[in-house]
Amino acid sequence: MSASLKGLYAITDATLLPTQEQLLFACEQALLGGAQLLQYREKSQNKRKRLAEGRALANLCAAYQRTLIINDDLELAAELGVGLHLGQKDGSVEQARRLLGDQAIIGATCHQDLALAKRAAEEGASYVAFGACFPSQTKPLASRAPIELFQNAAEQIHLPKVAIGGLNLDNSAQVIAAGAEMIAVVHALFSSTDIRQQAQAFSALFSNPV
Ligand SMILES: Cc1ncc(COP(=O)(O)OP(=O)(O)O)c(N)n1
Ligand SMILES: Cc1nc(C(=O)O)sc1CCOP(=O)(O)O
Repeated sequence: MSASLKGLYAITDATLLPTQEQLLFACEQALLGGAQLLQYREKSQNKRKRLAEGRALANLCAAYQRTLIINDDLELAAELGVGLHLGQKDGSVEQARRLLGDQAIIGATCHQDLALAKRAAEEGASYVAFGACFPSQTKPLASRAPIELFQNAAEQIHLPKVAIGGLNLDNSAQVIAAGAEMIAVVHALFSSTDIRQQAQAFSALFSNPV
């Protein structure tokens, strides 16, 4: 299934979505609202939980013809036949590409470093992620990336650029205008009382640039 690497990228959070029922409901709302990619980000070491939730989300994404991305865990991504996001300490993009194959969506955290992004591109990444663009409630200690980075990256990195960290409906438009093809969001999406409507509002930023 070919994925659109432009638009809203929804990322789950176990604090906001503690049960599988809440996780599935919230993610379906995000997909109905137009999220193009869905990342399962579950930091617990509970393998059984991760497999069960990952499988349920993979089925959900398949039903909506969207792509699931697993954070950090190559083994789980391979088992489910879905995409993968790797941080700088989570293993190499090259190895993941070899295991997951040509068609898999593989993303890489590049913080605020264009050299990391160039390397990820050479190793076969599908997208590069820069952040944190703004202070993040989900990851308060994340290092910050300046918005101008997206302008500089456009000339040098020929892959979709994902912006992450503290993004909300008030600050995302400027990051999109600077060149980010995707906006990755946890808190401003999954803490909403109407996730579907919130996802629609984020998605609309891509069709109605301000
Ligand atoms: C789209 C996207 N960008 C960056 C990250 C952060 O990944 P990582 O550096 O592996 O940190 P943790 O998510 O593991 O805390 C991401 N998950 N997704
Ligand atoms: C998982 C993650 N990685 C980041 C980075 O900068 O690499 S910021 C972040 C958290 C994003 O959540 P929120 O939308 O709630 O700020």
